[in-house]
Parts: sequence; structure tokens; C-alpha cells
Amino acid sequence: MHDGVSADSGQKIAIHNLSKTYTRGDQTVRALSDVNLSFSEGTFVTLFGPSGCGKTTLLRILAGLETHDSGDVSLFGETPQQATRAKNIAWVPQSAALLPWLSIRANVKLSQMVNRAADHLAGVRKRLPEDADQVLADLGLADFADARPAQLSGGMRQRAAIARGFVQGAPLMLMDEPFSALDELTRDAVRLRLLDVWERKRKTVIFVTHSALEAVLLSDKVVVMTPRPGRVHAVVDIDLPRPRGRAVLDSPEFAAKVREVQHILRQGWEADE
Ligand SMILES: Nc1ncnc2c1ncn2[C@@H]1O[C@H](COP(=O)(O)OP(=O)(O)OP(=O)(O)O)[C@@H](O)[C@H]1O
Repeated sequence: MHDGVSADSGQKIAIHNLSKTYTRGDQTVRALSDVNLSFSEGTFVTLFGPSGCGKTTLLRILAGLETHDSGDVSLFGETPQQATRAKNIAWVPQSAALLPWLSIRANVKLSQMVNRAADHLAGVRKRLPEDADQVLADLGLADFADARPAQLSGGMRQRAAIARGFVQGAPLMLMDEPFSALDELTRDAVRLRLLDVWERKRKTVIFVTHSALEAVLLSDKVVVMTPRPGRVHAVVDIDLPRPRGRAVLDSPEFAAKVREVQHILRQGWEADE
């Protein structure tokens, strides 16, 4: 365990002294206070903590969807707004948000086509091609590529949304509790699919969750956040070997790491009391 570190580099995600206050009427909420984090490319990072600790606010700032009051964010040398304009961020939302009139394949390829068109207009180098059918197959959707979203279960639609994120070819994927609407069994299965595809592609991912188990299973680093004001309490390295399949869920090392993360979160709460 170590504190969040600050650094700035074109090869990193670097967040330095980031603060954000919301104002509603005469009330203010300090959603984020002095957040410092730094991650290298290809890291799977989870923002973990209870409701109201600023996870979504931080993710939305990284995505260029929310402003911040002070501090700096560098996404591989770009501001969030520059990265968004250059289509260098893929956003995987809580609900799949697929276009109902398009097939799953067309949904997944749409953002890829939009991104390529944007690259062409901007005169920038083409991004690495991702084979949409292969990514759909990797996520267990090969037989549903021609189906419409309404013909899929919730878990399958969420897998399609994840496939769309990978296929976009953006170097950074931001995932806002993408499994929160799924039942526990489906959630387990989709987590393992995501893990499998990510371990082969190693994109930089920042993932929001309330679940210590999910955070430990997926991540290289778990950012433990505490509320009032939202801030980083600790960054925990998850050094469990990869690839991590279903078997890791039953290992004592996994259980110990989940307990460690939960304990660190409780310490953060108790320090506030
Ligand atoms: N648009 C807004 N206007 C005012 N306050 C807001 C707004 N968005 C978030 N907040 C407040 O900022 C704080 C952090 O909210 P945020 O949604 O980022 O937390 P979170 O950790 O993602 O919570 P959850 O896990 O419940 O989604 C909370 O106190 C919340 O009420």
C-alpha cells in the first residue's frame, strides 16, 4: 500500500491536486479534495469506495464530462477535453446504451467507424485495427452478432457494450459501474469475460465499483476512496498473478487481498469519525 503519487508524463495518467466542489443553491458539496494519482499505460485501475466518495465525479472529469475547480489532469499528455476530441477515450456506461435498430455487430463497429472518420479528418495516424467479430467472440457473443439488442439478455447487452469499448481503439477505457444492473451470477460471468479480454489486450482501464471482490479480481491497482470530502485514502497494489481465471476466486490469497482492501476502507472511515 502507498499513497497516491503525483507525476506528469506523456506516458501516464497523471492527476495532480485535483479538487471539485458542486454548488446547489446556497449549499456546496466538496466532491473531491486534493486527489493525486499516477498510473502507467496498460494498468487496470479501480476506483473503489462507498456511495458519495466522488468515484463518478472523478471518472466524469477524466472523460471531459465535468469541469474541476483546481489541479491538473494529464491523460498520456492530453487534457481530458483534448483526449475526448481526439477520440482517445472509450466510455462504458452503467447501462449498455445500444442503438435498438442496429445489430450487435453494427453497434459495436459504429464507434470504431466514427473514430476512424475523426482520425481521417484530423489527419492523425490510424489507430490499431480491432476485429469486431473477434472481440464479440472473445466475449461469448459470436452467435449474436446479427441479433438486435432487444433479443439479448441484460448480461449479453453489457458484454456488447464492453466489446464496443474495446473495438473503438481508444487507449483509455473508462467504465462506470458497468455491471451494477446485473444479477450476481451474470455479474460473475461478465467479470470473468472482461478479465479474459483485458488480459489479452492490456488497455489502460479506469473502472468504478462498490465491490471489493470485483476490484481485487480485475485490478492492478485499487484506489480506495472515502467521502466527505471525497478523497484518496490509499492505493493498493493487487499483485495476484495473471491470468486470473475463475480459480483465483477460491484462492486464499484472493480472499486475503479482498479482506485487506475492505480493512483499508474501514480504516479510512474510522479516521473520519
Ligand atoms: N451534479 C451534482 N450536483 C451537486 N452535487 C453532486 C452532483 N454530482 C455529485 N454530487 C455530490 O458529490 C458527491 C460525490 O458524488 P459522486 O456521484 O461522484 O460519488 P460516487 O462515489 O460516485 O457515489 P455513487 O457510488 O453513489 O455513485 C456526493 O456528495 C454527491 O451528492
